[in-house]
Amino acid sequence: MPKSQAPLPQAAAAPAALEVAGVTHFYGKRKALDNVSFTVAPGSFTVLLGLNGAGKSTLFSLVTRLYVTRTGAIKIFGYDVVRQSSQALRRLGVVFQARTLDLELTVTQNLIYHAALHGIGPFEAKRRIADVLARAGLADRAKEKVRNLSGGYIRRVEIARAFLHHPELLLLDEPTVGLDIKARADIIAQVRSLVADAGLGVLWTTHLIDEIAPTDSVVVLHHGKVLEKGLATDILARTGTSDMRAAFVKITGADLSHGDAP
Ligand SMILES: Nc1ncnc2c1ncn2[C@@H]1O[C@H](COP(=O)(O)OP(=O)(O)OP(=O)(O)O)[C@@H](O)[C@H]1O
Repeated sequence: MPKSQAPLPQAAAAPAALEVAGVTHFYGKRKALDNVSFTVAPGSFTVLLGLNGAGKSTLFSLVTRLYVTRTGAIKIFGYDVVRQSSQALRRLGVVFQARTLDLELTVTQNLIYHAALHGIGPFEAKRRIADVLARAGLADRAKEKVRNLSGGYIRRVEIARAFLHHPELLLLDEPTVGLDIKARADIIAQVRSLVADAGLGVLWTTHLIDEIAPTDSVVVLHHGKVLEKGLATDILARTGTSDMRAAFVKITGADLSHGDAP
């Protein structure tokens, strides 16, 4: 073959921030996840949308290795969470649904403790804590006891803490549940700025449809199955709807009239 016609070398595809491939999970005989597959691109804000019982927390537990994946595979930047767990989990930051800060410690003390757990020395920890608190708009709360903070501020500290070891993928499980409208908006803005400024890949699980922006990637999980995935705008076009609430109803057939998903 003449040199000019030689095939170009294939560029290796960059791994997804998160790849969930064919994951099925049972609780006894109950199938909570059924052949679930989707990806989160690096630097993207991906919403895992599903009503209560859809399987969001189960998936969360499998990604964070609370449960072991038995069918299918989960990879973080190409590292399998079961077989290469330290490389995979090093790249992961997590904000759990339940509050996990020590209420009796100050904001800084909580963050120092977390930095030490990740092997970050005191000098570097101080620098990073100043950085994450500034990003979260919490610089003036550094010395405050967590007990004295509102629910919204506590969540912001948890997000700042999850970013302290500079993960490339951040998982948040229903992070705005129980917060008022202003606190919800602040938290969404905080995480969206981490995506824009730090190139973080985010998986944001929620049942709150109004948290979705047109440029977000969306995965619709319903009764353990992925029924739709793609950019929010593309989902609207495919379903012939003008808002995500109508799209969700069309995709899932769910009845939202009793206020399950505002
Ligand atoms: N430990 C468990 N044992 C048995 N069944 C469970 C367990 N945890 C969850 N399930 C069931 O698995 C299914 C998925 O639950 P999961 O908690 O993952 O959903 P979810 O989307 O996170 O909902 P929620 O927001 O209510 O937590 C549900 O039918 C639930 O009842």
